[in-house]
Order: sequence, then C-alpha cells, then structure tokens
Amino acid sequence: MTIELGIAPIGWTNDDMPELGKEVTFEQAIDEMALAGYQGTEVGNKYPKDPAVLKHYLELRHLKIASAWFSAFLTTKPYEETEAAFIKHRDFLHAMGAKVIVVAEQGHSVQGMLDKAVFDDKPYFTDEEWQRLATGLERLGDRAHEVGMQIVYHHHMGTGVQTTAEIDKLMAMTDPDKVSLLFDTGHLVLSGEDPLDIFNRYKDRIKHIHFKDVRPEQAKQERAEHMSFLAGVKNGMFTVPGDGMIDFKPIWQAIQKSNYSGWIVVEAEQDPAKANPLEYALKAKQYLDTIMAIPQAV
Ligand SMILES: O=C1C[C@@H](O)[C@H](O)[C@@H](O)C1=O
Ligand SMILES: [Co+2]
Repeated sequence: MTIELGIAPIGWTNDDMPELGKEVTFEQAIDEMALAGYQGTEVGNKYPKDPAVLKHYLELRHLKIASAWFSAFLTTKPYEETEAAFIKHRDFLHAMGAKVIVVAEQGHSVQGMLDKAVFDDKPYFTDEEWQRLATGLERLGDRAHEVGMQIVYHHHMGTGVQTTAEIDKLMAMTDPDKVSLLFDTGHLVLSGEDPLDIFNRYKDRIKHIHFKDVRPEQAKQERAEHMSFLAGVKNGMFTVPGDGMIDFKPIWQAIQKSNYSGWIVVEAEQDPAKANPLEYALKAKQYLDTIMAIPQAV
C-alpha cells in the first residue's frame, strides 16, 4: 500500500472561475503546496504547458504530478473529437509521469453554468447517451492503456453521473479493466450519497481519490436557494478535510483496509480571498496527518 498525498491548485486559482485567485501566480501556489508538506499536485491552467519546464519547477520543490482533469463530450459530440483532445492530454500527463487520467463527461453538464441550479437542472442521460458514454469511455481506456495509463471517471455535481444510481449504472455498463473510478468525497456528500458505501463497493475500481469537505450551512443553502454549482463554490460550500461536516476517519480506515495504492489529493475549491490557501493547505495536512497516524483497526 503506497499512498501519496497531493493538493490541487484549485484552492489557489480556480480554472472554472478564473476571477477566483486571478492574482495568485503558479509559483506562489506550488511554493505553498511544498511548504505545507504535500508530495504532488494536479495540473491547473497557469502551469507551464511544456513538460520539461513544468518538471523543472516541480522537481525544485520535490513535487510530482498526480493527474489532471479531462472534459469528455461523448454524449454530445463525435467520438473522434473527444479522442483527439484526449490523446494530447494523455501524452502530456504521461510525459509528466502520471499514471491516471481524470475523465468527466461534460455533455449536457451544468457544472459551469451560472444560470442553472445544480440540483434542479442536472442532466439525465437517455439510453442512447448512456451507451455512447460507456462505449466511448472504454475506447479512451484502451487509448490510455497504450501508454500504460488508466482512466479514472470523476462523478460530479451537475453532470449525468452524480448520484449513487448513476455511478452504479456507469460501473455496470463499463469493463473494469478499461474504466476505473475516481472517489471524490465532497461531490458524494453534497449530492446526498454515502461515501463509505461507494468506497466499499468500488474499492477494487477506485484508482484516484479527491478529498474535499462540505460546509453544512452552505450545502443546505445550495439546495434550498437553487444555486448554481459555481455560486455555491463562491459561497463556500466546499472546504478542506477537517473543516466541514465529513468524518474522514472511517473513510481513511476503509481506504487503509482496502490496501489502496495511489494518490489522495486534497481538493477544496473556495475563494482564496476568504480562505487563505496556505493556511487551509496546512489545516488539511495537519488533520490528515493526525487521522492517518491512528493505528489500523483490526
Ligand atoms: O476534480 C474536480 C475538478 C474541478 O474542476 C471541479 O469543478 C471540482 O469540483 C472537482 O472535483
Ligand atoms: Co474532484
């Protein structure tokens, strides 16, 4: 069991809402990740695009690339368009030494739309769209295997794969050798799912983990006030592990028991003007160091 602890740049600068952290530089973000004691990161829009250049910046700080998000449009565009973009993304991540590629279907997604309520307006795929998604993901899985990598599917608020039933359907429709799962605590809890149930049932397919926490008051507001996903992020519905409503102890115990090997990436998008990124990176590290030091239950 080898676990590496990383942190995503989204707490410093948010690619989905560039006004959040627009003044924060790439170097400030990676300096603070290293200072807080993390071993790696995911890729953000401000990172250098040339793998050799990026590697140099990261190696100076003893950081590695864990993965990076890829938006697929398998339900709404010809497969070839998604594949062409995927190959570029795959080759970049491969050059950076990553083993997994985060994939999320963005066909019909409302996650980036400020005029759509994330709970009320989330999409539901037709049978034909489910088939296109499953077949397309398996084909992307094959492309990833060509270079010894795997795709990990990111269930996500405001998309067609958000709920337990939707995750179950996707897992049932795809070959476990070709399509693995990403486990994101924040998205599951905000959606009203049981993260422990999902983890325990799919532990053999989970190959990448995002740890984010949820602030209960803001989560209630998100649903009751029919807010968009991005408005909720701005309002502070997500935070770092240890600062919200999720008890990560049983989740960590289940991860430990499963013999999971791979990255756990702290990913807590919030407004850096309200939540100082270094302070929150340190807060998460301290909390996770504490729970990870508890001896394994037998
Ligand atoms: O993994 C993720 C990437 C972000 O761009 C996304 O919106 C966030 O919520 C997430 O979980
Ligand atoms: Co995530």
